[in-house]
Amino acid sequence: MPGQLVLLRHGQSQWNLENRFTGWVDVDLTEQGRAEARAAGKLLAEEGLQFDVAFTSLLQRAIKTLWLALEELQQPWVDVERHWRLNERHYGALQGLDKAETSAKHGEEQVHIWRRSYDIPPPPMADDDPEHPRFDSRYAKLDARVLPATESLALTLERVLPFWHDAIAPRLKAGETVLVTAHGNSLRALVKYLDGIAEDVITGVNIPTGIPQLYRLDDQLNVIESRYLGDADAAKAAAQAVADQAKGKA
Ligand SMILES: O=C(O)[C@@H](CO)OP(=O)(O)O
Repeated sequence: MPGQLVLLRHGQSQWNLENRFTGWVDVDLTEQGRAEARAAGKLLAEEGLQFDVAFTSLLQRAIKTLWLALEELQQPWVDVERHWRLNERHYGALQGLDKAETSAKHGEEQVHIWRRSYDIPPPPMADDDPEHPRFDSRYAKLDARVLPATESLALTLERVLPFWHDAIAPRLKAGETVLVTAHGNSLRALVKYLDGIAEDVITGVNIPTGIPQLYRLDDQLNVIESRYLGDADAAKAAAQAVADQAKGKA
């Protein structure tokens, strides 16, 4: 029998709080984000989940969310693998900008295209921008050609999928219980793939911070069912709040 999969977006980050496009910028969790991570751990404990392995990105908001959830679960010894392929979608030249101000400047429709269209990436970051990932030592061992200067959701899925197939799927097929702690858009990419969501429907999907989503899968890793743990209405409201982040300032 295949194992169970939990997807968990990190808790509120400093730039979630400030409503800024984040992408690959390595901002920390806020105090509320840490509380969300602990609350996620509590929900996982209530569900009686015992994890065999956990995967996360190379960004501290996801790594620390995982630590706090595992601590709350009293499973701090679980094997953890960090990988750049689970990083957030690279937001190109938008990284650091205020979402509502960007909507006021470019229009909500354009910002919705940048945030949620399937295959239109935001404008790229300049190659010589000091924030470009090729200047970041954590990616130094990678071929610089794989490092993005911007990404659409389609490009994000393209780089998440090899890690899914090589690292995550085999563990699930072996019957293990797997926790993936990552980001709003790297998880949207994975959810699109797992749930077979159409390109024009994924634009309406938003993932709330710090609420675990539990998947039951069959032998071929087809989804039997998935649900957010805890209060379903709260998860819905939190997803809507994410959708509304780029509403222009009145
Ligand atoms: O800023 C980002 O990197 C993401 C996730 O926080 O934002 P959005 O929901 O606008 O895609």
